[in-house]
Amino acid sequence: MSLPSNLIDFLVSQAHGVKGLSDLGVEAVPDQYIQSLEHRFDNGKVVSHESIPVIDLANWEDPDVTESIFNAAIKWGFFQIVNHGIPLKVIEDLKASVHRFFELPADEKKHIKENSPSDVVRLATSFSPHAESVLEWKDYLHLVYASEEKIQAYWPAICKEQSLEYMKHAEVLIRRLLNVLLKGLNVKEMDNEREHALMGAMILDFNYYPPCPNAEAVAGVGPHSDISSITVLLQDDNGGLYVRASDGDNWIFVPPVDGALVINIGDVLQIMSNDRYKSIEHQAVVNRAKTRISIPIFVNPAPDAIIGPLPEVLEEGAEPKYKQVVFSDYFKYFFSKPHDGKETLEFARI
Ligand SMILES: O=C(O)CCC(=O)C(=O)O
Ligand SMILES: [Fe+2]
Repeated sequence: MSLPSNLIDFLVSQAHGVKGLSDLGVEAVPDQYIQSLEHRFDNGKVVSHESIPVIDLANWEDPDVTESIFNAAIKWGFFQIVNHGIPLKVIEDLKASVHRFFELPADEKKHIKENSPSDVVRLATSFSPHAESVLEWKDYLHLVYASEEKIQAYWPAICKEQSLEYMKHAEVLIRRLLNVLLKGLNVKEMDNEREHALMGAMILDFNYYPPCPNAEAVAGVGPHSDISSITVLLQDDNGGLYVRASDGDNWIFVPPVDGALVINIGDVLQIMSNDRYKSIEHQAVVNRAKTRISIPIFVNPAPDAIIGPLPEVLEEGAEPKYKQVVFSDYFKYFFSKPHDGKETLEFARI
């Protein structure tokens, strides 16, 4: 099998994505995917003496549970949760629908791509292909948790019901988690304004990483921090997610735990907490043999929300480390450049 002569046309216009490339069964991927040696993931940098905590949420009200969440947000910026209240069947149905979606013939995906308003549904490949010099080995579907009317009109039928069911459960969990995290910042409760700034917009992403013949030389998702307030990530049992270790140099593997969700603090909550909570760098690697999927919910501020350190965290006389920024400006900045570690935060730093 040979590679398509016009790669971007094949990937984007014809909506084959990397799934289409992978299906060609080529022995080597196009050069555009090959990372320079210094940017490649180095297995020698994976440490096993650290791991992110797994927190059991069966007893939400238990002060020990709350304490573990605060500590995880401060120390790790990442934790897994079990007994989170989302039924296993809802999770399994969602994962199956992600596979079904990407297994649709390219012309059906093309039809969806061309007939969906981009503020509701966006099918894409890599991260920001126009801004990247090296492409990422990933296709994704971006589903905005918009009004019921828009969801009904535009979310693809093949995954609509499963996605909506998952989001309805996840929304309850997200509100609870944010309320706990706010308590750790001396905020009594999430009023309407805070809700607008923390969870005013939510996006459900389906990440699809097909098998890659050059798995060691490509990136699934390069090192980055999320710009969300928090991200709720469901990963399958293949594994591929690595989080920056506390030494700032090595990486920690996030092992798939059956039925668990991975929670991470995003830039918005690092900014609002004036660096008390950490938005930690992470990346996803791909593998040779299997398709891996992951399903993040990016819990974002509403586009017009103004983000800055909360008055409650500055009460004790702390100097603000960030200025006030409009979230839509931050969002645009993030997508205007390739994945680049934690550099995005600099946009808001004083
Ligand atoms: O695939 C993963 O495990 C992580 C994906 C991720 O970090 C992202 O989509 O922001
Ligand atoms: Fe991420």
